[in-house]
Amino acid sequence: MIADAKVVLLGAQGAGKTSLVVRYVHNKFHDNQQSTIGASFLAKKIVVDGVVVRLQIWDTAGQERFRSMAPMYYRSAACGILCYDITSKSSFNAMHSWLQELKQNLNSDIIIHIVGTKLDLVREDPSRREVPFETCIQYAENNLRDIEAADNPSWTGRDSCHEICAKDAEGVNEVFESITRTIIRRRPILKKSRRNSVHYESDSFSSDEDGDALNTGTIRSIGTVSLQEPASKEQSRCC
Ligand SMILES: Nc1nc2c(ncn2[C@@H]2O[C@H](COP(=O)(O)OP(=O)(O)OP(=O)(O)O)[C@@H](O)[C@H]2O)c(=O)[nH]1
Repeated sequence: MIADAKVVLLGAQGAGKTSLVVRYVHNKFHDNQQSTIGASFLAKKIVVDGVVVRLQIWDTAGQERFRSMAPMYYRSAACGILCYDITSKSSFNAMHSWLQELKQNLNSDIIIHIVGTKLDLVREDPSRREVPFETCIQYAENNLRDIEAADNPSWTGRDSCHEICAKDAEGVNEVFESITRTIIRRRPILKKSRRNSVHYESDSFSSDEDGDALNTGTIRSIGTVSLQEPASKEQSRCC
């Protein structure tokens, strides 16, 4: 049995959501990643502790004009990934309204992780950092404890915070591995489908070596998702 779990990425325009997902699913990075229109959908199978989970990853647009569409994408999500750019305090501040919205509209068992992006920029020039990691952890302590510690008393804010670099892939797999572990912990039935062999991660089922998406969803109109082969090798996008 393969369990499906819906994961949605939310955050300010340019925070690095698409780059994170494209690095994870296709193992690629684009210096001039185009801004997402509406949302895009990618999927990837992951095996954690012998349990197979197919992550259905919804990458939403950060542009304000698409904000009203967001509920369509986060509905029934098992996990929300809130992204901010560690060189942009405003992108960190922008996360709060997304968090409030998720808490108001989704079940209390929603898993929320916070991902600071573009670690390479700070490595090159530490003065560019506008959000200390400790600030993120404190934010998580203050705002996620109610949902994250409910079934895990040893939870600390650090457990839900990540800093990554999509450009060189640092920390990217760990984000999805960590999320999947929590999904499995919260859905004990998944453990019954445990495989004998243990893999860190399976191959993507949505992409082959050349990045040709096989099971990548393209939203052709609002509310309609089709599983189809896209025309180009680029990531499918909403239109
Ligand atoms: N140096 C560096 N640039 C990055 C990194 N991640 C993303 N970027 C760049 O930041 C810009 C925005 O990245 P996107 O992934 O499109 O951001 P987004 O949050 O999906 O943006 P919207 O689709 O507009 O919401 C692009 O030019 C990326 O190349 C990173 O790890 N390092």
